[in-house]
Amino acid sequence: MKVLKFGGTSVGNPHAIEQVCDIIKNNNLQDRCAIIVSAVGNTTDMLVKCGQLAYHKNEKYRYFIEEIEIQHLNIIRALFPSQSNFISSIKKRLNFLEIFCDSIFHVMELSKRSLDRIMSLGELISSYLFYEKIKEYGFKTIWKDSQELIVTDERYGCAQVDIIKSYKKIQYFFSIESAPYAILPGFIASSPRKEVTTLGRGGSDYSAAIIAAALKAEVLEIWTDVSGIMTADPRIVLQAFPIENLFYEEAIELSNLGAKVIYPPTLHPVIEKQIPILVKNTFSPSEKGTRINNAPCFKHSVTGISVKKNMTMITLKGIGMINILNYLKRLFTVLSREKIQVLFFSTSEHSILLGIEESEVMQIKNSINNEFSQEIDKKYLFPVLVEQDLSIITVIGDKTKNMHRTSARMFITLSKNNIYIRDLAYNVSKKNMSAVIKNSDFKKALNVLHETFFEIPPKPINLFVAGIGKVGRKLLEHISIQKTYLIKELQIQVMGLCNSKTMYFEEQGIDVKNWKKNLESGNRMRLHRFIEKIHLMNMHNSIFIDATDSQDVARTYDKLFVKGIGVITCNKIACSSSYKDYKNLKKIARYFKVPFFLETNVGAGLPIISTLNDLLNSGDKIHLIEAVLSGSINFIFNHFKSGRTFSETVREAQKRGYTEPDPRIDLSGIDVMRKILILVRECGDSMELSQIRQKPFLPEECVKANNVESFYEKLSQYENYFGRLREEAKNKGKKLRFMAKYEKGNANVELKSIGPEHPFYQLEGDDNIILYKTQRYYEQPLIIKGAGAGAEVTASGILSDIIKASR
Ligand SMILES: NC(=O)C1=CN([C@@H]2O[C@H](COP(=O)(O)OP(=O)(O)OC[C@H]3O[C@@H](n4cnc5c(N)ncnc54)[C@H](O)[C@@H]3O)[C@@H](O)[C@H]2O)C=CC1
Ligand SMILES: N[C@@H](CC=O)C(=O)O
Repeated sequence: MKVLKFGGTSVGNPHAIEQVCDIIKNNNLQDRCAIIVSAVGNTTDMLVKCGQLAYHKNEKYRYFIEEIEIQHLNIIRALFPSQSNFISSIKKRLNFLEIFCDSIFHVMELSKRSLDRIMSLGELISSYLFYEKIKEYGFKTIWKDSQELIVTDERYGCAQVDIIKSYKKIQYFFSIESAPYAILPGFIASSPRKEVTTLGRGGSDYSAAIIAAALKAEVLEIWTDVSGIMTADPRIVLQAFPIENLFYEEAIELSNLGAKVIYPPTLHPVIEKQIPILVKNTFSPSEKGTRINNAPCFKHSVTGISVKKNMTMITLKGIGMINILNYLKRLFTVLSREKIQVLFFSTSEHSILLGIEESEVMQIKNSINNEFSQEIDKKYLFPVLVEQDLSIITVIGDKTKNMHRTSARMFITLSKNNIYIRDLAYNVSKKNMSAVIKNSDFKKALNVLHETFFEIPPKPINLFVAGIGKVGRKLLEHISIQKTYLIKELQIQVMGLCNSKTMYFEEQGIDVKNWKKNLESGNRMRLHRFIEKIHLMNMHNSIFIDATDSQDVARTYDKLFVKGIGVITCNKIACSSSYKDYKNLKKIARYFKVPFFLETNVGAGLPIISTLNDLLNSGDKIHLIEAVLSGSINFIFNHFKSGRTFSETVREAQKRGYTEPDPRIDLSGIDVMRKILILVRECGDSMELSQIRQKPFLPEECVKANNVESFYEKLSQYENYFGRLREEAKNKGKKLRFMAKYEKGNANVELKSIGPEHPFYQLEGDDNIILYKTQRYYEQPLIIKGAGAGAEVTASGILSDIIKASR
């Protein structure tokens, strides 16, 4: 014998009901089945609403009755095209509902007993409807009203089942009935006076559990709309997946602490009889689902993570606590008298911390203060302290011997992600570990803990991109083009965008293809607001992309790091400012364990910094760095041929996106000085920008121009000078290269003319080249060469850094 229970969504529409019929059809026909059915979709809520509106003299109850009727008749029309005569029996129940609500409306009385009668109609109708459909498949089936089998007391709304009587009735019924399929309404039962009663929260699960236990069923199958009990709430953790095997106790812990798929407290009868429970998805029946039993199986050390939001912490404390006799007993007597469920408990010599539902706080606070009023008056204790807006996040597992490791990982993960932990506690059974955190952190906490305990890289990344100029735009284009891989597979999402004018955010992720429209519709850009909003959104694995040339933006990194937000930057200002600031940023990022990647600071997308780091980390020593690090200057001198003016060539470089937003930063040598300085610092040398020797080739007057346009004007006044530089080199068979060098603690940049014997002579277009002469690469130095400027390659470099951060 099998017992199958189908929840409201499984019978919520004609398609779902057909799906359920298929599941039964595909069931092994030799199995006898008791099939328990919930009410269609949200019918129970609507029934309650009808009763309450009628009681409050609100005629709108008629509207809800009509809604219920329409919903059911639509299903009947779709499932039984030739209309069936059983429709009259359903109409009879709906007429009863109308008459019953009319009388509530007139007498203005709604007892719990009446409400149970109203609520019972949902399951009575749905099960009958379902019975008629299953009959069409040719199965020998009977319908049985559970009121005749499950006996309860008269606690309407949440009646207590008389297990012994109910078991007897169920066993008797199934012993005389031979039909292989029996359809029964869930949730409802009857009192000894034959009044309708209901079984409270999780009622249909409970009906199914009682029937399964009475019949010693081989399995209880709970069919729902998700593929089993998940490792975490899938609406919050996209990576959550179904747990294949759970022990009974774990399932109870998970559901008590927030998982809502089934309500195991009501499954107690089957757990007592050690009947396995299978949670399956009606809409994806081939998936394995979750099996709950106590059979040994392979499992992760952590089985699932759940959260209870809107919790209140109550602290009773005082140095006199230790001397108060039976204080724990007195406290728990108060809690039990007030029927308060304690979901978190932690104690020390001088204090007790209790986690309870927010709604219960006022009642219990006063009761505890009254109980301990004498001790409070004598100042042995403080009055109860209340902290609200908290969540309890619990990691559940059964590997007790690993629990200390689990708790350490939990603590490290939460603190690393800047999540304030109010308290941590083991559950008494040592099968779970709970942390009290702020409500505002619960989504982030759930995601980062899920990542730690269940996920293998890559981890999802939430991006905030500052600077949608040439580079930023290309980056969004790359993300949009590689959407399937980046967004769908790696789950790299852009959550915020800004340029110097506007900023735009979307919590569900921005459609990067429409970035322009979105940005135009955004709010006025204020840097501190942009940063504040990132903090406020509090997303896990947040990364700030700096694709600006702004000093102000570069100054925000430390504020991001301390909140657990990583930075990927192509803006060189931060790492080429004072050494103290550079060192500090590195230190803070390391301390908060957040990514701080700056590959594109030197050589755009070329792996110049990562190669240097790899050499140093593997123990190599740098003897010499020699490089051409300016893509724009290299392009300019490669393209400044006779017949072309120097200023035209610079304009061309700017147009192609090789120069800085202000080309003077390149031509004055500052850009290359910044780059070599960053390499020097990555080598561990504490150099300042002012210590780099330079021989500028750009006339002072051009550097000092008021703006970029007047710079170009000045430049054209120096055409002869630039022409002379070119001709002198050409006449000697040489080429002009703007070179950077670092050797023996000294760095310098200068324009040099080099001959064909030099490895940098054949350097095309906007290419960069870097030569590392190291202890290991001494005779044959390591050379990296390739396109070293332009939005395309820079955006690619940023994207590689993002993917690196996700690993
Ligand atoms: N173009 C290239 O080949 C490479 C550029 N880079 C760096 O990339 C950065 C961006 O370069 P481009 O895209 O060429 O410049 P761009 O001028 O085209 O874009 C800069 C963007 O930053 C925004 N911005 C400036 N100040 C801002 C502020 N305070 N707040 C918000 N947004 C602000 C601007 O509105 C603009 O959208 C620069 O730091 C540059 O050094 C790095 C490697 C190569
Ligand atoms: N302007 C730079 C590109 C960015 O670093 C260059 O010309 O190399």
